[in-house]
Amino acid sequence: MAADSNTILLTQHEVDRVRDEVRGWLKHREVAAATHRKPRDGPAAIRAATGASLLMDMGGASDPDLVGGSSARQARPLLVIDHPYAPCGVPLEKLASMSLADLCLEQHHAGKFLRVKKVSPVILLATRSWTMVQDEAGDVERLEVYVQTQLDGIDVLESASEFYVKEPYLSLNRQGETMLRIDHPSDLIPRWEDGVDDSRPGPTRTDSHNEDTAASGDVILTLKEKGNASLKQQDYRTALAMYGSALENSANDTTLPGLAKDIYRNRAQVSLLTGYFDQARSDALSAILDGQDETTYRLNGKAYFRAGCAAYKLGRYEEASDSFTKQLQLVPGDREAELYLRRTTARIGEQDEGKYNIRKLRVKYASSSDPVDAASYTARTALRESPGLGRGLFAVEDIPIGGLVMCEKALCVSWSSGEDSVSALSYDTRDNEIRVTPISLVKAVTAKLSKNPSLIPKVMDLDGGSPSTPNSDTSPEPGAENNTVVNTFHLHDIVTLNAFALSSHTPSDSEKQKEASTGLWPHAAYINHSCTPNIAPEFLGDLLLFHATRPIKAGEELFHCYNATRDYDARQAALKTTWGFRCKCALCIAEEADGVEVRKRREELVVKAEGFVQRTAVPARRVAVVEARRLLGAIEGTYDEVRYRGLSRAGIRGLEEWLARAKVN
Ligand SMILES: C[S@@+](CC[C@H](N)C(=O)[O-])C[C@H]1O[C@@H](n2cnc3c(N)ncnc32)[C@H](O)[C@@H]1O
Repeated sequence: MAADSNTILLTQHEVDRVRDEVRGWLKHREVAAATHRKPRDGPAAIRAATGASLLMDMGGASDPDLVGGSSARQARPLLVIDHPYAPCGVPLEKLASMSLADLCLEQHHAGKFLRVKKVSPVILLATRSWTMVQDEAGDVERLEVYVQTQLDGIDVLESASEFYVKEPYLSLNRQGETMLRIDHPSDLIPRWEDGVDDSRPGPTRTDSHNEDTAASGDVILTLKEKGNASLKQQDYRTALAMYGSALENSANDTTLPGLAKDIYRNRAQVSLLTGYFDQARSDALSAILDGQDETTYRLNGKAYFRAGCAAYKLGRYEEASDSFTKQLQLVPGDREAELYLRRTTARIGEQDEGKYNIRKLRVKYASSSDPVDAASYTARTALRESPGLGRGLFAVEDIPIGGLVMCEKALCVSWSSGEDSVSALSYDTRDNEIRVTPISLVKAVTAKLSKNPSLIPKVMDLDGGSPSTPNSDTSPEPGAENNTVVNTFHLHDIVTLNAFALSSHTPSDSEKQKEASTGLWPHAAYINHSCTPNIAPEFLGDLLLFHATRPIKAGEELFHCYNATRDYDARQAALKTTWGFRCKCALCIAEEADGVEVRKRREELVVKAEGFVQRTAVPARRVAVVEARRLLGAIEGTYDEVRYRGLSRAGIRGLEEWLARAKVN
């Protein structure tokens, strides 16, 4: 992320206060660990939660997690990263039921699950939401969901009235209250009133008390019709759940083979609309019917269209092209299929040969936050080991100055202008650092991966720093409720280390907005940093392009500049805090060798030169030109000739440009 996105608006006094508070809280939890949970006064807890919710609704209470900033606008939620743990990958049916009374503090109750119902309104905070829940014995406890609070645009705690909590973790929140803590979305399973659990794809059944045998064709038909009605009303969550339940029931029913195909075809449509592209693709292909009649051709054409659209959304353009071609064979002349096939062919040209109309894209998308319909082009680069820097990207052919090096469509972008754009201060107890985390981007990436497991390896392979979180590659056992388990701690680390800020892209944004526009481009994330880079980024909507800033030879490593702060010490500090390294590029080695005094003197002169350039218009009087030359000479004098041979001298650029303009005029 760029430097300005990493600005922590806390005074040293506030930083110290936050650190002390967090240390006290961790100590408190350490002391409480392994002790039995104290039962709550249920009615009083529910009353208090209801009161807190009312107060929140009336705007009378502030988010208790907010810290720092002299105004509410500057304050940000504090998120503490401590003791990362792995999500549960075991299906509910293999877990044993437990009750709230059996819980111990600061323990992950492995091999167990809780079934609870919601008994108070949900309180929505910036980085968590909570409610009171009750188990079958009537005990009441607080249930808190951290960061990943939403499921398909709805707060997960608001989405249902009953839940299963897998491998419950009872902890103390920063306010000192006991709570069941959920960090991984797959550890909380909403249970719906009608017995249909959760709407997420995967083997749908979750309730070990619900193990029914095959349902009759009528039941399946009813579920399908309920699904169709929900789709019509744009209630996609219910539609997915109904179709899921219908398919689950039809697995044992061979009497109506065409019915299951219809349901797959319909669910493919809902999955497309809700971003479950993996499922849309496989459902659409499962819907293909045998038969040589017009109706079968039409229905299969529809299924291939949905499979093609899903493949397109996943960036599998060859496959999309294949599906649209099959559709056109079945339904010749279909306008939509022809249009999509043309688009797909254009994407394949971009992907294979870098054929973009960049001028047109610039006109349309410079300073825009619209998503660009374009493919990624990475054929000129290869991922290899980079001595001392982990992995890096290398050029596989000579690239001239100004040439397109690569182009990548974002996996996710969180735009500053987005309503849900939130950045938090995350205090990582593993290294005691406080960083700005683009929470909305972490959420968006988690949601995308949770919906599309085929994208997980691409993101989870990225550098998560060290120490990384345990079992970061957890894959669920067969039969787990949802076929995706995302370790959100690991993802948080990956996004923190690999996201780019788009601040330079939106110069007109306010300071707070600027910080919030961030995105994840998984291929570009392998590019290492240098203060004297050979490539430079350009953002067009959510498309990230890199052009060569000097001629690049085949086999050369590609570098871009993560942080262009001129001041050596500030730059090194930012690189260390955000990415955990000190830069040892040729420029940094030269600047380090300059010593503090020379760096300070140069900085003073450069600041003076900046002021001069700002206030002195061209054409200028001779006396001003003389002054500019004198300043330039003084700055040049701070660069050691031998040490800086072949290196750029950022401090003189402004004056040189001014002098060039003064001469021309
Ligand atoms: C965005 S990743 C780049 C890809 C990474 N090298 C990998 O192996 O996946 C950023 C990380 O790469 C390493 N890195 C990048 N540039 C570096 C540099 N100039 N010096 C030392 N480490 C660097 C640091 O570990 C940093 O946290």
